[in-house]
Amino acid sequence: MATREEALALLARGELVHSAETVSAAVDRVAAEITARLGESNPLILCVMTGGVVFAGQLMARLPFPADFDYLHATRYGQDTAGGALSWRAAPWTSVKDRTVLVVDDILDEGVTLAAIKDRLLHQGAKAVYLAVATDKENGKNKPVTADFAALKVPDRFVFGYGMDAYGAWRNLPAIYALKDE
Ligand SMILES: O=P(O)(O)OC[C@H]1O[C@H](OP(=O)(O)OP(=O)(O)O)[C@H](O)[C@@H]1O
Ligand SMILES: Nc1nc2[nH]cnc2c(=O)[nH]1
Repeated sequence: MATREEALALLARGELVHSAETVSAAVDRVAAEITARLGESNPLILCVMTGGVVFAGQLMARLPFPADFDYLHATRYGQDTAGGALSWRAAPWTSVKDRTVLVVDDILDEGVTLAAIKDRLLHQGAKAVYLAVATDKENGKNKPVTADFAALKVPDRFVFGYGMDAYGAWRNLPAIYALKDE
Protein backbone atom coordinates (compact mmCIF):
# COMPACT_ATOMS: atom_id res chain seq x y z
CA MET A 1 0.00 0.00 0.00
CA ALA A 2 1.50 3.33 -1.05
CA THR A 3 1.73 6.06 1.57
CA ARG A 4 0.09 9.40 0.78
CA GLU A 5 3.45 10.85 -0.27
CA GLU A 6 4.28 7.84 -2.44
CA ALA A 7 0.86 8.04 -4.10
CA LEU A 8 1.33 11.73 -4.89
CA ALA A 9 4.75 10.98 -6.39
CA LEU A 10 3.31 8.16 -8.54
CA LEU A 11 0.71 10.53 -9.97
CA ALA A 12 3.23 13.32 -10.51
CA ARG A 13 5.39 10.91 -12.55
CA GLY A 14 2.41 9.21 -14.26
CA GLU A 15 1.58 9.85 -17.90
CA LEU A 16 -1.96 10.77 -18.91
CA VAL A 17 -3.50 8.12 -21.17
CA HIS A 18 -7.16 9.24 -21.27
CA SER A 19 -8.55 12.46 -19.81
CA ALA A 20 -11.67 12.49 -17.63
CA GLU A 21 -13.62 13.98 -20.56
CA THR A 22 -12.52 11.19 -22.90
CA VAL A 23 -13.43 8.55 -20.32
CA SER A 24 -16.85 10.08 -19.73
CA ALA A 25 -17.67 10.27 -23.46
CA ALA A 26 -16.57 6.64 -23.90
CA VAL A 27 -18.81 5.53 -21.03
CA ASP A 28 -21.73 7.35 -22.70
CA ARG A 29 -21.04 5.43 -25.91
CA VAL A 30 -20.81 2.05 -24.18
CA ALA A 31 -24.01 2.72 -22.21
CA ALA A 32 -25.84 3.31 -25.51
CA GLU A 33 -24.40 0.08 -26.96
CA ILE A 34 -25.45 -1.91 -23.88
CA THR A 35 -28.92 -0.37 -23.95
CA ALA A 36 -29.35 -1.39 -27.59
CA ARG A 37 -28.20 -5.00 -26.93
CA LEU A 38 -29.50 -5.76 -23.43
CA GLY A 39 -32.21 -3.19 -22.74
CA GLU A 40 -35.05 -5.71 -23.02
CA SER A 41 -33.41 -8.64 -21.21
CA ASN A 42 -33.84 -7.55 -17.57
CA PRO A 43 -30.14 -8.31 -16.98
CA LEU A 44 -28.30 -8.94 -13.74
CA ILE A 45 -25.35 -6.54 -13.65
CA LEU A 46 -22.37 -7.90 -11.68
CA CYS A 47 -19.58 -5.58 -10.64
CA VAL A 48 -16.16 -7.25 -10.28
CA MET A 49 -14.74 -5.81 -7.08
CA THR A 50 -12.58 -3.97 -6.51
CA GLY A 51 -11.50 -2.35 -9.76
CA GLY A 52 -14.91 -2.43 -11.43
CA VAL A 53 -16.57 -0.18 -8.89
CA VAL A 54 -16.10 3.21 -10.58
CA PHE A 55 -17.03 2.06 -14.08
CA ALA A 56 -19.99 0.03 -12.79
CA GLY A 57 -21.37 2.97 -10.83
CA GLN A 58 -20.99 5.48 -13.63
CA LEU A 59 -22.24 3.07 -16.27
CA MET A 60 -25.32 2.03 -14.31
CA ALA A 61 -26.48 5.61 -13.91
CA ARG A 62 -26.56 5.83 -17.73
CA LEU A 63 -28.71 2.71 -18.29
CA PRO A 64 -32.38 3.65 -18.70
CA PHE A 65 -33.85 0.13 -18.43
CA PRO A 66 -34.75 -2.27 -15.58
CA ALA A 67 -31.80 -4.28 -14.25
CA ASP A 68 -30.68 -6.02 -11.06
CA PHE A 69 -27.30 -5.38 -9.48
CA ASP A 70 -24.87 -7.40 -7.38
CA TYR A 71 -21.12 -7.90 -7.10
CA LEU A 72 -18.47 -10.59 -7.01
CA HIS A 73 -14.90 -10.34 -5.84
CA ALA A 74 -12.05 -12.09 -7.63
CA THR A 75 -8.47 -10.85 -7.73
CA ARG A 76 -5.16 -12.04 -9.14
CA TYR A 77 -2.97 -8.94 -8.94
CA GLY A 78 -3.68 -7.71 -5.39
CA GLN A 79 -1.57 -4.58 -5.24
CA ASP A 80 1.12 -5.99 -7.55
CA THR A 81 1.76 -4.98 -11.15
CA ALA A 82 2.02 -8.60 -12.34
CA GLY A 83 -0.79 -11.16 -12.19
CA GLY A 84 -0.74 -14.38 -10.16
CA ALA A 85 -3.29 -17.07 -9.38
CA LEU A 86 -6.94 -16.00 -9.28
CA SER A 87 -8.36 -15.82 -5.78
CA TRP A 88 -12.16 -15.82 -5.29
CA ARG A 89 -13.16 -13.70 -2.32
CA ALA A 90 -16.93 -13.47 -2.80
CA ALA A 91 -19.43 -15.11 -5.13
CA PRO A 92 -22.50 -13.13 -6.19
CA TRP A 93 -25.30 -13.60 -3.68
CA THR A 94 -27.98 -13.27 -6.37
CA SER A 95 -28.65 -16.44 -8.39
CA VAL A 96 -27.48 -16.20 -12.00
CA LYS A 97 -29.56 -19.20 -13.10
CA ASP A 98 -31.37 -18.46 -16.37
CA ARG A 99 -30.32 -14.81 -16.18
CA THR A 100 -28.70 -12.62 -18.78
CA VAL A 101 -25.65 -11.37 -16.89
CA LEU A 102 -23.55 -8.30 -17.62
CA VAL A 103 -20.16 -8.50 -15.87
CA VAL A 104 -18.55 -5.08 -15.39
CA ASP A 105 -14.83 -4.66 -14.74
CA ASP A 106 -12.14 -2.01 -15.14
CA ILE A 107 -9.65 -3.78 -17.40
CA LEU A 108 -9.22 -6.73 -19.72
CA ASP A 109 -5.49 -7.35 -19.62
CA GLU A 110 -4.42 -10.99 -20.14
CA GLY A 111 -8.10 -11.97 -19.86
CA VAL A 112 -7.52 -14.64 -17.21
CA THR A 113 -9.83 -13.03 -14.64
CA LEU A 114 -12.81 -12.45 -16.91
CA ALA A 115 -12.44 -15.83 -18.62
CA ALA A 116 -12.63 -17.57 -15.22
CA ILE A 117 -15.58 -15.43 -14.12
CA LYS A 118 -17.52 -16.06 -17.34
CA ASP A 119 -16.84 -19.77 -17.09
CA ARG A 120 -18.03 -19.95 -13.51
CA LEU A 121 -21.23 -17.98 -14.19
CA LEU A 122 -22.09 -20.17 -17.18
CA HIS A 123 -21.51 -23.28 -15.04
CA GLN A 124 -23.87 -21.78 -12.47
CA GLY A 125 -26.59 -21.67 -15.12
CA ALA A 126 -26.48 -18.15 -16.51
CA LYS A 127 -28.38 -17.94 -19.81
CA ALA A 128 -25.83 -15.58 -21.33
CA VAL A 129 -22.81 -13.72 -19.97
CA TYR A 130 -21.71 -10.40 -21.50
CA LEU A 131 -18.48 -8.65 -20.51
CA ALA A 132 -18.17 -4.87 -20.25
CA VAL A 133 -14.82 -3.27 -19.46
CA ALA A 134 -13.70 0.31 -19.08
CA THR A 135 -10.39 -0.56 -20.77
CA ASP A 136 -8.99 -3.23 -23.07
CA LYS A 137 -5.19 -3.43 -22.98
CA GLU A 138 -3.50 -3.60 -26.40
CA ASN A 139 -0.88 -6.17 -25.39
CA GLY A 140 -0.88 -8.33 -28.53
CA LYS A 141 -1.81 -11.36 -26.43
CA ASN A 142 -4.21 -14.05 -27.54
CA LYS A 143 -6.82 -13.40 -24.83
CA PRO A 144 -9.07 -16.28 -23.72
CA VAL A 145 -12.11 -13.95 -23.85
CA THR A 146 -13.05 -10.78 -25.68
CA ALA A 147 -15.07 -7.93 -24.24
CA ASP A 148 -18.56 -7.49 -25.64
CA PHE A 149 -18.38 -3.83 -24.65
CA ALA A 150 -15.13 -1.89 -24.18
CA ALA A 151 -15.07 1.83 -23.52
CA LEU A 152 -11.39 2.50 -24.27
CA LYS A 153 -8.16 0.87 -25.40
CA VAL A 154 -5.06 1.33 -23.26
CA PRO A 155 -1.42 0.75 -24.21
CA ASP A 156 0.62 -2.19 -22.93
CA ARG A 157 1.67 -0.41 -19.76
CA PHE A 158 0.53 -0.64 -16.14
CA VAL A 159 -2.35 1.85 -15.99
CA PHE A 160 -4.19 3.37 -13.03
CA GLY A 161 -7.16 5.58 -12.25
CA TYR A 162 -10.86 5.00 -12.99
CA GLY A 163 -11.01 2.05 -10.60
CA MET A 164 -7.49 0.75 -11.28
CA ASP A 165 -4.93 1.04 -8.52
CA ALA A 166 -1.28 2.06 -8.42
CA TYR A 167 0.09 0.10 -5.43
CA GLY A 168 -3.32 0.39 -3.79
CA ALA A 169 -3.83 4.11 -4.49
CA TRP A 170 -5.65 6.25 -7.03
CA ARG A 171 -8.64 4.10 -7.92
CA ASN A 172 -10.58 7.32 -7.39
CA LEU A 173 -9.13 9.28 -10.32
CA PRO A 174 -11.62 10.19 -13.08
CA ALA A 175 -8.85 9.95 -15.73
CA ILE A 176 -6.49 7.10 -16.68
CA TYR A 177 -2.69 7.29 -16.32
CA ALA A 178 0.24 4.97 -17.02
CA LEU A 179 2.91 4.33 -14.41
CA LYS A 180 6.21 5.78 -15.45
CA ASP A 181 8.53 2.96 -16.57
CA GLU A 182 11.25 2.57 -13.99
O1 LIG B 1 -7.13 -9.72 -17.57
P1 LIG B 1 -6.28 -10.01 -16.36
O2 LIG B 1 -4.82 -10.06 -16.69
O3 LIG B 1 -6.75 -11.21 -15.59
O4 LIG B 1 -6.40 -8.73 -15.42
C1 LIG B 1 -7.57 -8.03 -15.22
C2 LIG B 1 -8.00 -8.04 -13.79
O5 LIG B 1 -6.96 -7.43 -13.00
C3 LIG B 1 -7.54 -6.47 -12.14
O6 LIG B 1 -7.94 -7.04 -10.95
P2 LIG B 1 -6.97 -7.24 -9.70
O7 LIG B 1 -6.62 -8.68 -9.58
O8 LIG B 1 -5.84 -6.24 -9.79
O9 LIG B 1 -7.91 -6.88 -8.49
P3 LIG B 1 -8.61 -5.49 -8.14
O10 LIG B 1 -9.88 -5.43 -8.94
O11 LIG B 1 -8.86 -5.57 -6.68
O12 LIG B 1 -7.66 -4.37 -8.52
C4 LIG B 1 -8.75 -5.99 -12.90
O13 LIG B 1 -9.74 -5.45 -12.03
C5 LIG B 1 -9.25 -7.22 -13.60
O14 LIG B 1 -10.20 -7.90 -12.83
N1 LIG C 1 -4.20 -1.18 -11.93
C1 LIG C 1 -4.08 -2.10 -12.88
N2 LIG C 1 -4.56 -3.32 -12.68
C2 LIG C 1 -4.39 -4.21 -13.68
N3 LIG C 1 -4.79 -5.50 -13.74
C3 LIG C 1 -4.38 -5.97 -14.92
N4 LIG C 1 -3.75 -5.04 -15.64
C4 LIG C 1 -3.74 -3.92 -14.87
C5 LIG C 1 -3.23 -2.60 -15.08
O1 LIG C 1 -2.63 -2.22 -16.10
N5 LIG C 1 -3.43 -1.74 -14.03
